[in-house]
Amino acid sequence: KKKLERRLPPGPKSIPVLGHLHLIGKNPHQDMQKLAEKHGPIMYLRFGFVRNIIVSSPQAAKQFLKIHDINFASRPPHEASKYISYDQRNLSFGAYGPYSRNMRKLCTLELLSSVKINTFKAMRKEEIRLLVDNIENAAREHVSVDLSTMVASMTSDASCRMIFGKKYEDNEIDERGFKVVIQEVMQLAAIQNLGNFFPYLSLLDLQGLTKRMKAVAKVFDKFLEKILDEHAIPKDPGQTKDFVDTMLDIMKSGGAEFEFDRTHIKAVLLDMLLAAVDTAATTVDWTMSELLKNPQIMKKVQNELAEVVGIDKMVDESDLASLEYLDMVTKEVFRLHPVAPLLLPRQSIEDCKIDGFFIPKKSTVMVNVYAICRDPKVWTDAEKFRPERFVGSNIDVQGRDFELIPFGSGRRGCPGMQLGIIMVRLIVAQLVHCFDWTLPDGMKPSELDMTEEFGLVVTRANHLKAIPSCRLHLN
Ligand code: HEM
Repeated sequence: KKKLERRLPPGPKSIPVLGHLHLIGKNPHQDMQKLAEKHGPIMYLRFGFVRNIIVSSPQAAKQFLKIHDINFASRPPHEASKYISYDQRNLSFGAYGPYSRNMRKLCTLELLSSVKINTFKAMRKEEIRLLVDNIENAAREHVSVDLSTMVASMTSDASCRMIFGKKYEDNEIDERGFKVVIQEVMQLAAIQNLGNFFPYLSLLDLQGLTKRMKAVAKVFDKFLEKILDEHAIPKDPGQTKDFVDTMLDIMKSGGAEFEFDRTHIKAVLLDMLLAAVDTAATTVDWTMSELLKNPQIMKKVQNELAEVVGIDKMVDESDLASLEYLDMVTKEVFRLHPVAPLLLPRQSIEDCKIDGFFIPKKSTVMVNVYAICRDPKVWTDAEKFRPERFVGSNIDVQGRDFELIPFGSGRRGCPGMQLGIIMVRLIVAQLVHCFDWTLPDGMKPSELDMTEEFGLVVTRANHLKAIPSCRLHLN
């Protein structure tokens, strides 16, 4: 009877030591999707010493993220966050407790609220204008542009201005350059680090990752200290306060009601930067890829823009609310290309029972959003890009409809969702309204490669290149 009560969810046969690690390759979300088709929506996989529960249906996701939300509100230990994010003092990998609760409340209210996001409206407009100007130059010369790089550069500049108050030139962090160092952090955070599965191995550093993490942590700490020092001089009352100003104000006022010093500020700043830079850019990249692959849908978006905005001016952020078809296109991209296909891992706080299965305390829970969003039992023509499926549907990405949760849900759902959605919709609207797009070298839409590369976010394996031509009749 006791054995039955402690019945783990089903899973494939494991091997000694590794458990199921050998079954997971370069694209874990796709490997887990295939395994779940065989073993069910609540599946057990062991990676070294770590017990993992893989969740692959909307009903099961609701159990973990809503009904038993508080028990799965923690995050597992994470080597990269330990070294780079000040012993997991960051928000995204912080264990659940008074610190993470308070820090999240502070970030939601002070940094990511609608009011705060609105204060950066003019800045977003400027940065998008620069992007459009650069593309216009290429359009005049009829040459192709590397859209992946250009959009990533724009979102990185906009994020830096919002968080730190200014853009950083490539040589300002160290000789490798700002973007290369950020990519190094993203890579270190995503790599299959054996130390995460065999804690004693982290001391031996067989993969050489600890050495790299310590080195990059040092570079970032120096950079963040410099930024905090630069913000020591108070701003004029009329000037927009960036995230650093806001956090320093809270630290100085002592109004945080929890331990909040320079280290906590640095951990959260780094978190915001990593969370903001690649997520929106990658979603824009996938949207433009799908639109280039489906020219009739691109045309429909352009027609809506011409009608709502007019062909004689650029899109304004206030137009977004009236762009219904664009909204459906964005939802469809979030469905087929969730940038965090396994969300961020959760950890169970106590032993628990779900659907008759025993979920032990300290299990890592991964919700396979990718599998849910491509499940033919949940979506008709699941693999097809068809924004029209949302006509007359109430399904949204806010975290209430468990068949579509690209931002997660519940206590640890994404607090930057509103900002992320604005950025994605605004950039796509502007790119599609200002330009017509064709693929280079006579490539047919059906030939566009859509291979994914797994990392902290799932990007295109190859950069997206396309030829712009100007569309607008600006006065
Ligand atoms: C298209 C844009 C974005 C997508 C798709 C996205 C997606 C996600 C996902 C899937 C999670 C994990 C949720 C979970 O475990 O349930 C997350 C967490 C998080 N996101 Fe985002 N995100 C985006 C933009 C942003 C932006 C712009 C910011 C802030 C500037 C941000 C800040 C965060 C933070 C701080 C967390 C950790 C929350 C916690 O652990 O409590 N995200 N995001």
